[in-house]
Amino acid sequence: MSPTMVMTVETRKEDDELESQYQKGVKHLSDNGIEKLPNKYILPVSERPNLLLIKELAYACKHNNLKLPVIDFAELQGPNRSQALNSLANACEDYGFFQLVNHGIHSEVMRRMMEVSERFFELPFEEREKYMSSNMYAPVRYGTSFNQTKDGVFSWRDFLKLMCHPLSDMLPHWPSSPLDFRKLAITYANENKYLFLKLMEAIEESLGLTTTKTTKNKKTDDGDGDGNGDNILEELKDGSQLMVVNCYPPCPEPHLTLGIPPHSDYGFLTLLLQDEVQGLQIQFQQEWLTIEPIPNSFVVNVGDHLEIFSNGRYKSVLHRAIVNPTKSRISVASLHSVPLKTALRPSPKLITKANPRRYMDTDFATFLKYVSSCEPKTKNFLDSRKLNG
Ligand SMILES: O=C(O)CCC(=O)C(=O)O
Ligand SMILES: [Fe+2]
Repeated sequence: MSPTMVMTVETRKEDDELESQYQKGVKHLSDNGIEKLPNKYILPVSERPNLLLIKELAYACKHNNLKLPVIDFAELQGPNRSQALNSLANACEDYGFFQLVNHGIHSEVMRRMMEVSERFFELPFEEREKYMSSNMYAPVRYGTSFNQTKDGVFSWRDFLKLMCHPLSDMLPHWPSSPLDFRKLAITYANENKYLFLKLMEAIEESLGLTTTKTTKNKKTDDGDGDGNGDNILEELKDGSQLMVVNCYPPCPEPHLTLGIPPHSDYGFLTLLLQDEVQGLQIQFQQEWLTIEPIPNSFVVNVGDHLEIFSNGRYKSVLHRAIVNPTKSRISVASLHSVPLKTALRPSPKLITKANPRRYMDTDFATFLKYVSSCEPKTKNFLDSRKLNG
């Protein structure tokens, strides 16, 4: 063999070894004390977060933080409901995001979910690896980056995705370690679903699709006599629920990469639980703004399906996560929607002459086909559903 050929074979062997390390995820790299960001994670300059120096991270966080609208769930359930509904509508139209406080989920349920998630990622790699799968329909899926079979540049994130519906079918596949994982995650998932449904009642009302009779405090059809109220709440009760536990270990060069690239979420609403470490950024007026975590709150965002259902009135907004040189960060995103096979379309009541139908029908299978055929760096999927004119 000529010296160049030996070199090529050697280099290829090294490349393969490195690639297999990257497939194991960033927790694995971080646990092994990596000091320099491998090329695999370095984004082109135009896609990097604008944090040239680590010091600027602190500066950017301090000065660019966005105060998202805060929605008080207790207000939504009380005599000030109509005012709270207005704030909810404004938040979904202007930001596509809000922070939810006084939501009724006990702080212990949230704390335990975060804590058991941390313990899951502390397990030896061999234990976590058991749940690795590239099947998008798998009840449990452990992995790294955004789409690890497709991404050219990897993201600095590992994840555990848990399908939650129907729970009794999914549960036997969920991690059996840590021993209390299932118990804590079920409680959290059930309470999250209940809260989501309550929020969707409010969202429907804020869109003018239903009204509340304040005397009886009972939700009704909108009373226009057509008997054609949207049945979306019934669909959502039996709908899909995906819990994504994200782990962003400390990253040696956070200004060169991202924890999760810009994307929009596919469901109706995402309820995001996060620890006290900042990381989430949302796109607002062409800028990336960091969201300051409020203890015991949820960050809630409008997903693609709600944008479609509302015929474009509520916005599914691009967001991303930046990473940190010293702190590990955990977040748990709960994405809720209709059953996977159900087709989604704009609510007929929100299609008018002045605001004609803006999106074609879609379903989960179409979404999966789309994401597995491209690198979903932008909100292309939603754009692909838009009708012209
Ligand atoms: O970790 C975060 O703050 C964002 C997570 C997220 O956007 C997602 O899981 O879809
Ligand atoms: Fe997201």
